[in-house]
Amino acid sequence: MDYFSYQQNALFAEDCPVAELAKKHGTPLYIYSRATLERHWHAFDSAVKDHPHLICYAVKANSNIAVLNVLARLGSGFDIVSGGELSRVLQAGGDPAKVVFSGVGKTVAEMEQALNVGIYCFNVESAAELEQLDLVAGRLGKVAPVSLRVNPDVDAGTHPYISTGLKENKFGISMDEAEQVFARAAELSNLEVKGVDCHIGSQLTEIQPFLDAMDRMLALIDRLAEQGIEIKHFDVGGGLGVTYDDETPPHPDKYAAALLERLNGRPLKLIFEPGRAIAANAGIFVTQVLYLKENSDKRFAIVDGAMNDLIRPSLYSAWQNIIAVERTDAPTLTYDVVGPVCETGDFIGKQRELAVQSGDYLAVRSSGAYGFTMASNYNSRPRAAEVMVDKDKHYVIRARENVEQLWQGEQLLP
Ligand SMILES: Cc1ncc(COP(=O)(O)O)c(C=O)c1O
Ligand SMILES: N[C@@H](CCCC[NH3+])C(=O)O
Repeated sequence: MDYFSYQQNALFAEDCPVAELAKKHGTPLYIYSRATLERHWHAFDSAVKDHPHLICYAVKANSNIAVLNVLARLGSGFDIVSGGELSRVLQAGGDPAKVVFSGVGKTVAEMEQALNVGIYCFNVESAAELEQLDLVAGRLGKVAPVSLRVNPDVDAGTHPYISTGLKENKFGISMDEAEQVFARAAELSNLEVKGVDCHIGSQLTEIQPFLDAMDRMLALIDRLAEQGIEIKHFDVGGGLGVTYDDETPPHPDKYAAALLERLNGRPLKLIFEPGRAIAANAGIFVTQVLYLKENSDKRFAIVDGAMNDLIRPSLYSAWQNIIAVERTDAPTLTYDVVGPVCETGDFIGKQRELAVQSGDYLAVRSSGAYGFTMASNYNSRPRAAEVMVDKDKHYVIRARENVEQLWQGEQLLP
């Protein structure tokens, strides 16, 4: 399978009537492709071949219940970071026995919730969390399955805000401390040590940092074995990048083959936590041009979608391709594509060549991951609707918020 047939959004390959959907459901609008989500999930699952493994889709990338349900029906596991995400997985029909729970700040209530439904494993991120989990499990009369997230101190070569595996990052337990914390975990009676976990960052476009991290983790696993601590699984985290512009991240086949080669026949079960690689290029964000304007020598296309709907450009200066949905006779000019929010940082793209006029629809590609899940109601803007295309049908999987929903739960003083 070549890279592009793997990461190409079926919405374009299958002639999805984007303008028609935008007219019908209004904009801004998220549109996802079921076929693409499934293809990406299978790309990971089949890449690992018959080596024991579990694909735990990272729910934070796109947590719509319908998206989770499509993956649950394939037999996917899930990587969660909150009780809210766990509830979504269960609501979507996901199997709790295939859930791994990551995150540096799990609360007691979240630990209880996860223990009560019987998740596969807690990815514990500190010695303090380990002690807390042991207490909570003991109180419930349960044994908590744990893996320790170890921070391998490797440079993932990605944006500093989405790099997680350097020793100055807040994530995981440092290499120096790891053996000691594992020894403590083995000693605590309400915990069962299952695995080693590491996640070094997101949008990685090279395999080498994954291999560097894996080498360190395998060496740690060998040292633990000498101490009589048997590790059953290795969770490699997520982080495989996608093509937004001209990046050429490896296909999951290549990535998995490199990891399996490094594993060198060890019978360790592998857990993968891909989020972006499954969801990003399975979705687009559609917005309508409201006005065109010029300020001194700059041209702006003011659109009805904004940073509250899609924050990646504002937050990380992320580049996502913006294309006109329909061809027009308008001249091709260079625009900053900006939203209505009162922030200078509210832009979706800068210096884009577009042939557009007021009323035209623009599609922002690669928006299926970290799009809707990072949306907010800033400037009291209702969140966009989400639609899923399934062959020649489409379904509204989340209705646009209405304004009354914006103040739900708020109260006037007596
Ligand atoms: C622990 C963990 N697992 C998985 C992911 C998913 O990452 P990605 O979407 O880059 O695959 C993240 C986010 O970076 C994460 O923090
Ligand atoms: N939200 C980030 C990725 C963060 C990954 C979460 N650990 C992005 O849009 O690129």
